Amino acid sequence: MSNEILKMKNITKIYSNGVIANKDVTLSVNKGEIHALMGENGAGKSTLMKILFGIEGKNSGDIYFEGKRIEAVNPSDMINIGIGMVHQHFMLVDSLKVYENVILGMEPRKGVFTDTQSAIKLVADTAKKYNLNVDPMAKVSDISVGLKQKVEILKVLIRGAKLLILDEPTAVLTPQETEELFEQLILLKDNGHTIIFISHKIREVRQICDRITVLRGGRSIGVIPVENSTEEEISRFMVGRDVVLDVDKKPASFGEVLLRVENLNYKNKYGKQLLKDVSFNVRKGQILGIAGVEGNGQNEIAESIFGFNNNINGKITFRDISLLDKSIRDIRNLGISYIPEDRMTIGVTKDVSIWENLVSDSIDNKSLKNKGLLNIKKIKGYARELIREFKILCRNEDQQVAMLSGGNTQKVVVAREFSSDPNLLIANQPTRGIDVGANEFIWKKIIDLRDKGRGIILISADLNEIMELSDSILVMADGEVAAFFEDGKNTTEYELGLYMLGIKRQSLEERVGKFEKE
Ligand SMILES: Nc1ncnc2c1ncn2[C@@H]1O[C@H](COP(=O)(O)OP(=O)(O)OP(=O)(O)O)[C@@H](O)[C@H]1O
Repeated sequence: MSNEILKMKNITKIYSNGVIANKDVTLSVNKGEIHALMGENGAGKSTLMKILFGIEGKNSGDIYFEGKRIEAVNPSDMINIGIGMVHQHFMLVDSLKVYENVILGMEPRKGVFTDTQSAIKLVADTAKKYNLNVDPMAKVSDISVGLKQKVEILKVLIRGAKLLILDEPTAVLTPQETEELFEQLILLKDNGHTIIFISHKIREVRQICDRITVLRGGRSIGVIPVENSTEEEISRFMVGRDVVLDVDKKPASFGEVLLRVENLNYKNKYGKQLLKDVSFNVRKGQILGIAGVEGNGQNEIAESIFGFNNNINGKITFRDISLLDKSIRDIRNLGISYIPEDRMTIGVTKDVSIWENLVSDSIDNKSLKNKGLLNIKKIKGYARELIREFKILCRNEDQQVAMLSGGNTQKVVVAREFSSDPNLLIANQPTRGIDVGANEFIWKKIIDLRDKGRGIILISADLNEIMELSDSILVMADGEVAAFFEDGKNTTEYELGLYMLGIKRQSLEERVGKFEKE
């Protein structure tokens, strides 16, 4: 008897603008396996999963689940038949408790009221069964990112998911949390669950998955068993060429201080202190990596430098000019660029064209003007150059950004921010959701910028990225600097994880002494 739990057969999806996102794609997943879905940005992975989960319709093809042909019409029908999706952006209500989030919409009843005790017990029992250590009574706003992910997994398990789709689940986790997640996934697998694992991280796929289906240009080009295949073979299969993600970097040569952040304190509009006495410098020719679990102040540092935050105490100076009283436009004009973490809300304007997004920060650029007016022909030519250089997969520069895949949207932001040739680049999760080929390209761009004597702040939850690129490393925990390594080689991914989780912390003398030396 076949062990196949899911078969997607000859799936074709053509979006309304004519883009063929899936062409005759076949995906076969066995019961009890962890099956990776890989491929370059725009290869069609999200589209295929959206079709399976009933978010997008297909033009043709058939889907079989547990031997029966199914019509995926909407997510709630899919949940009812046993398919659950854990999205990359968590969908939890922060103000509610863990158990309330888990049972939302399926509350056990006692008469007309929710049976609170049964609900808590159900959540606690399910958490125990799958070794998902979460406190049902904790408020979601108070728990870590790693725990939030567990709550999301619990939500789908409690609804009876037999097949779980995980979309880049390790993107925001520390190495320790990733290891824990992997142990939980193995436990799920041992319990007979099946997992589809979408990821760009070949190392992790090799660690946890049984087989890989690779999509390229909207087609399924093959299935690889993970056993006995090397990282190089997998990347070659995906990209069609060898990709070396080992960085070849000249020794750093730091110049004068470009940016000084001194005793930065920041409270959000609810009065919560998100930055406490944060101090550091960035020099010419330096990549300063800032590591931290999401929500520990890294975003607030970036946003404070770039003029998004009021309510700041402390000093931020760029070449001795205070940035605190400057507008975002003034800050850009000083030569500071920003790749924001949240590409969808801050990074791009989704409902306008690629070219408009690419030049949105260059309206003061004289070379794009003719007698003071924007020269659209020139601008579009310039946009086409960036599309080519950054390999943005699109029909042409007039296409709306909303129609791009996640990774290609990120490339639009990255292309725009590099194109201004900044003196200081703040890159917040620059390669999140980006495929190996584009990752290699962006890393090279960052290193080239540093070698031209510019300063870079690299904020990343990916510790491999921090370790590979950074000359110096700062670790944030709970809004404070938990550690600083002037020479990033003096630490390990594992040790950084301990600082990120608040298990270890350097003393003030240990940290301050280092960057005060000039
Ligand atoms: N809503 C949409 N309308 C039109 N085209 C779309 C839409 N969503 C995606 N596409 C196009 O479909 C193709 C496949 O995109 P999809 O998001 O499935 O890729 P992906 O493999 O998930 O990429 P990534 O790794 O970047 O997330 C791309 O060419 C993309 O531009």
